[in-house]
Formats: sequence, C-alpha cells, structure tokens
Amino acid sequence: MPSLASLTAIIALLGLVAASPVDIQKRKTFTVSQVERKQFIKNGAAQTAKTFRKFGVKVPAHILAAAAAGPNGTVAAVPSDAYDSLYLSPVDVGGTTLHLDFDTGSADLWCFSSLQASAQLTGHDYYKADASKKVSGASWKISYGDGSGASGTVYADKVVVGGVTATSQAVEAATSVSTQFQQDRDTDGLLGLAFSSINTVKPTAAKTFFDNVKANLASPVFAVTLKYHAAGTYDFGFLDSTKYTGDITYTSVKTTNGFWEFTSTGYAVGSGSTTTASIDAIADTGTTLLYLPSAVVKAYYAKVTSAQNSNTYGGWVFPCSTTLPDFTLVIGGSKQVVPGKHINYAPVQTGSTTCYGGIQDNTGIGFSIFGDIFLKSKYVVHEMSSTPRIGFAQQ
Ligand SMILES: CNCc1ccc(Oc2cccnc2)o1
Repeated sequence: MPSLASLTAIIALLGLVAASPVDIQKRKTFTVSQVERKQFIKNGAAQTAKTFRKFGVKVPAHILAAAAAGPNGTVAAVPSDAYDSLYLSPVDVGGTTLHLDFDTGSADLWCFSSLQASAQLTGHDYYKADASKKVSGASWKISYGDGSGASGTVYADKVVVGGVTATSQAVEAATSVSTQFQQDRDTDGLLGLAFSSINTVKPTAAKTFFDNVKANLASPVFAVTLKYHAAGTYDFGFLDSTKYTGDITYTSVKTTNGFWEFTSTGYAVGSGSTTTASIDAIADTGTTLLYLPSAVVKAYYAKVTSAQNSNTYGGWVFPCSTTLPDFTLVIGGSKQVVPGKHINYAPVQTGSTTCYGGIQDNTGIGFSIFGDIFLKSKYVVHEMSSTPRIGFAQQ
C-alpha cells in the first residue's frame, strides 16, 4: 500500500503530466510584489490586543501592559485668553512646532503656511510647505459655525502629537484664511478630531490624525480634559483615572453627520427638579460656548437676576456680579453638572459690567453644541471602536 507521501507525490506529478503543452502555455504566471505600506510607528502589542478584542476574548494583562507601553501620548491644552475662548496644543508639523486648536467638531488638520502672503503670517508659527511632499491635485476649503474659514492645498508630512506620530498625515496648508483667523495671532491652525467622513479635502477626503494613529494605540480612544482658566490635556490611547472622579458614563454616538453626536435626555437649573427633554447634541471642543434649545435656555436665565436676551449684544447677558445657578444635563442616565461659575463667559466689552452668558440659544444651528463651557468640568472619552461611543465623568 503506497504511503501517503508517495500518494501525494503521485497526485502532484499527475497534475503536471495531465496538463498538455498547450495548457501549460495558457497558464499565465504572475507575481504579486508586496509594496511596503507607509508604516506608522508600530505597536505590535496593540495589534494583538485589537485581535483579542475582535474575537471577544479578554485581553491578557501582560498584552495590555505591553500595548500601554506603546506610543500613547498626552499633550497640553492651554487657554488662549482669560476667558477660555479656545485651547491651544503644541504639535510638530513637518518639523515645526505649531499651536493648534484641537477641534472635535471638525475633521481637517489645517495650518498657517509659507504659501500665504507674508503679512498674514505676522506673529504666527507656520508650516513650511515642502514641494516634494505636495499631494497632487488636492485642495481643501472649510467654513465653521462662527462664520470663520480657511482654504488651501495639501501635503503629506510627519505630524507628532504628545509623542504619537503619524508618518504621512494630510497637512492642509492654508493659502487663505478668514479675517477672524488673521486677527487671532495665537491660533496657527486646527486639528480636527471628528470623523474623517466630514474632512473637506477634494477630490479624496483625508484621514484625521486620530484615524491615522488609532490602530497603533493601546486602545482606539482619546480623552479630553479641558479646564476652567487653566491648562488641561488631550490623552491618546489610554484613560487616566487621576483625571476624573466617580464613574465614566457612556452613551451611544450617531456618526452619520460625522460628529460625536449623542442625545441628552433632560436638564435641571440649580437645585430644581429635572425636566425630561430629548436634546440632540454634539461634543465640540472647537466651540467656546454651550448652545441649547431656546426653551431650555429661557428656563435657565429665568433663574438669573436681571438676565436678558439682548439684541444689542446678540445673546443672553447679565450683570457680571451675578452669582449664577449650576446647570445639569442628563446624559446616559447620569447627571452632568456645569458649575454656575463656568457659565459667566466674559464681559460683553473690555471693562463692561455686563457679561455674556456661556449658555446661548441653538436657534439656526439645527442641533445643540456642548462646547467648552460644558466640557471644561468634564473628563470626556471619545472611543472610536466598531461602535463608537462617548463617555463623561466629572473632573
Ligand atoms: C473665533 N473664530 C475663529 C476660529 C477659531 C477656532 C475656530 O474654529 C471653530 C469655530 C467654531 C466652531 N468650531 C471650530 O474658528
């Protein structure tokens, strides 16, 4: 009885013999040559952890530990002025450190660049556009909710945030920026942290920094800790239990509009009872204030002495000396309290005793925006897993 090995050899030979010379000629041969994909800094343990999670297997502690030792990172978020109008973070863009406004409400990484008229660059750090890195035929143009905007061309360059590197990030170099950005000499650009589906690069949308690096992080998360009149942080790839108290309450995210969009189910003013409501909202670090439905805003300012919705100042104002009530929003069944102190944004004009409210109407926007006024007392986890979710805890 011939052995299995000899049977196998015979079958192999028969396969070769059976083919007539013609068949052999018809059989085209081809080679697939592997092309090195532009690799990002690898974190093998993170890839392994991802595989365990993919198959629903608890990630062993030693794998987690090794993954956490990978390129995770933390970067500061520093208020640009005394009113926390926006927060700036240092980012290495093609070898130059720029101070960018990390914006969870948009998905473009754009910056002031050497392509602009030099008069627009006064006071700025800017990206030195390297022609050898230009992305042929690509352009971008973005407009923000406050009417500001910018546009330009695209380069593929190295970007490093808190030690986390994207080796070939789409850097959207400005050729033109709006007046508001020209007047803001602190902001060198924005780093979008929303979903790449709303990136404005044409003809092909570009990926956000987080999308480019998330597979190499211990976990596909970033956590935002903005602070009241103080520097906070953006953490990439890990959660830091020293930055919050109590539990993190997670809620589902609707990604169809490209935002970190969720629903708040109610609100309360001061020590009052909770009113049930369905508030469609986005978390947006790039928006300064907290924009809510007019009925909710009216209920809040009904409890603020001498508050008025001013046509003169374009929103709700009150005496700067007012002691403001706290404001609570219910998310995922948990009560997220915004301290009254945070709801005094700034004097309407320098030296004025009339102050502009941190809570304003969302009329005309189409949804509510949980901007910095809300965020600066929270630890907010943005988890871009197969089912993205957002988590909130009290700082
Ligand atoms: C203040 N206008 C200029 C400016 C700084 C940052 C941004 O970007 C924004 C504005 C509104 C919403 N999201 C991002 O615009």
